[in-house]
Amino acid sequence: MSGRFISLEGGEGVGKSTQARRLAEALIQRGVDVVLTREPGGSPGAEAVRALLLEGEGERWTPTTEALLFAAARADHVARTIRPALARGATVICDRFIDSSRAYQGAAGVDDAAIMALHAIGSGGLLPDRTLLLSLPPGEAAARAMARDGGNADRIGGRDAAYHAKVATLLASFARAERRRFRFVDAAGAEDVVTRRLLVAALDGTAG
Ligand SMILES: Nc1ncnc2c1ncn2[C@@H]1O[C@H](COP(=O)(O)OP(=O)(O)OP(=O)(O)O)[C@@H](O)[C@H]1O
Ligand SMILES: Cc1cn([C@H]2C[C@H](O)[C@@H](COP(=O)(O)O)O2)c(=O)[nH]c1=O
Repeated sequence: MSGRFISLEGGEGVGKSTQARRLAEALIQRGVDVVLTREPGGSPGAEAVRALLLEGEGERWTPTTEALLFAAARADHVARTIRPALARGATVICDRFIDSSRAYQGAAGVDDAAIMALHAIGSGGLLPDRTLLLSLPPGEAAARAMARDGGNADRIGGRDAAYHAKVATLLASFARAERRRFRFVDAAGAEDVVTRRLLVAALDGTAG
């Protein structure tokens, strides 16, 4: 039996973690076996790599090293958490996945083909069945992130507005190129309203 794999993507502060949790709760209420996880992280080894990636000086890693570390963390997460959950038929909800590497490391100059080659080596090229791309005007997302962190962003979140604009452009281009996998979801409005939009988009094309 193989479960369903759903990822949430989007820029900083759009509400992915909030909505990943809410979506998991909504599906659990419907009797679905759900594994809620995140990247970077989601397994003990990958959580250790998360600290290396998100803490320290801005220039701690070169863009290529950063891409390798994300791919290594993902390989452990996929092998130890995601594939076992899918194999038992669970629905996996993942707060960020490969498209974050394509967008963030891509915006830092790493070639998309190289990122996908690392993903093929590390994780067998696993792709989500559905990727929900949350979109929000940049000012609104920045205000949410500021209210949450008070300006103490992590090593990558703290990069400048031009970098984050590039990330958003790349994510939107991936969604336009892969319409079967992606759904654009408006992340504006009250949390419960956004969750309802996500549920529809997550289940669209399935019997559930
Ligand atoms: N629909 C909403 N309306 C208002 N505030 C929200 C909404 N959804 C989330 N928030 C708040 O916005 C902040 C950012 O949300 P969250 O941490 O879920 O975003 P994120 O996309 O996971 O961010 P990041 O990628 O930076 O970790 C949090 O303080 C959260 O409580
Ligand atoms: C998976 C992944 C993440 N990133 C970046 C994106 C964010 O700035 C941080 C993660 O922080 P969050 O609060 O958990 O969203 O890491 C990245 O650059 N590449 C990736 O593959």
